[in-house]
Amino acid sequence: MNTAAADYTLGSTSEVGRLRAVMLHRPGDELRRLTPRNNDQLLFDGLPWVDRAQEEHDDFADLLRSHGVDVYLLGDLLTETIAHSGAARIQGIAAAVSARRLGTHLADDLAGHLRGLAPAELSHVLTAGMTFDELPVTPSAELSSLVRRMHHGPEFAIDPLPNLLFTRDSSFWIGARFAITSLALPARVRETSLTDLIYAHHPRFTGARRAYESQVAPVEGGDVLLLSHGVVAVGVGERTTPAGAEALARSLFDDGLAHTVLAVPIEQARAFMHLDTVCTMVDTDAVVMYPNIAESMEAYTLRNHDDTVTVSGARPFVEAAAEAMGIDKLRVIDTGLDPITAEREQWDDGNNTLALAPGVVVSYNRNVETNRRLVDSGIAVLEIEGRELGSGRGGPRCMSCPLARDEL
Ligand SMILES: NC(=[NH2+])NCCC[C@H](N)C(=O)O
Repeated sequence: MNTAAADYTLGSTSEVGRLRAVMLHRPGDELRRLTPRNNDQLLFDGLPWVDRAQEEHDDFADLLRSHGVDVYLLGDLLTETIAHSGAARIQGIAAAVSARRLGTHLADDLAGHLRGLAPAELSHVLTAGMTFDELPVTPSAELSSLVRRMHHGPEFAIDPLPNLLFTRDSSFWIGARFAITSLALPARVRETSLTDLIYAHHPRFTGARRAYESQVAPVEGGDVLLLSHGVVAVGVGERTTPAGAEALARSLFDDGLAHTVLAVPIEQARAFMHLDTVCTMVDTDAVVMYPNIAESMEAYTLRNHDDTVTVSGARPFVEAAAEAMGIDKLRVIDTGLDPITAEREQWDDGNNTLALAPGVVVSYNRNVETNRRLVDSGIAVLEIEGRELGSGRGGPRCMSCPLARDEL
């Protein structure tokens, strides 16, 4: 845990203000659960070499630290939260142990066992999951649980959460508040039970208030871009639904956290699962965008006037964004790539940059062409290795949840 008193306050009003604190998740044993039989369902396109992924992630974290960013690791926060709060322990267990899967008999047994674990052990189970083989050996349960008898040993009694790595999606900050999202796909739904615990019970977040409390419909953080003070873009596609975008917009309006929300339709396809896979901000007035869609990207504009919400029809995203942000033009860094190179680099998260400050971004080094064009446009690019990290389809932005950025 970072113990020194921080000289910044939690919260964020932009994508590019100087980054002061971030939450990452160092990938752990949950990645070792991936097999060729479950990787599709668990939203990985291959099986990462876990030790290497951890090294790459450590380098990412070190790069951020070397730029003055406080790095909080989700696994540590979770362990500290469980150590600190009995209620957190109970809540985390309740979200992980499913009577629907295990039956009440085995579920009660398992919950009882988990209540007795040390904080780090419980944190491990909540992230890496548990197989039937790993269930505690109690002779009575062996004899009396049909569920136990009929399940195969390597099946999951508690599912692992390999996509915790992508901390962007399970929570985000807007203004001085945090929002727990509502993840769309079964493989990720339980992630928010962990971010919820951390923000509710970890002493670092005491007093922090929530945004989007209702969580009525799917909204994922990778779809949410803080374009400028009061202006938010929300991708609508495979993950965030129209209902999610509207619910989020109305809630941000009610809380005075935004005055304009741009709902941006994106293709419902694996390669474009979030808005930040095709577009991220690299400067106060500039984005890097997947060139194959730059022309066609549109937005519906939701505005709040005196507590009345209006929705206006789709128009080019770049125009709608500039108008809402009150600038002449939103610069789209022209990567000028041919469609095939552009498609390859989009797949490898070339457009998924994390800004450390206006004009300074972190990017995967494999996106040679996109990075070169960014540099040519005056953007400083700090490169990291993502050979193994990238197999889950997420780049530096996906793998980070900014907890604090300086105001612009
Ligand atoms: N913000 C993002 N683009 N996150 C990437 C998430 C990747 C993850 N495997 C998923 O499919 O959900």
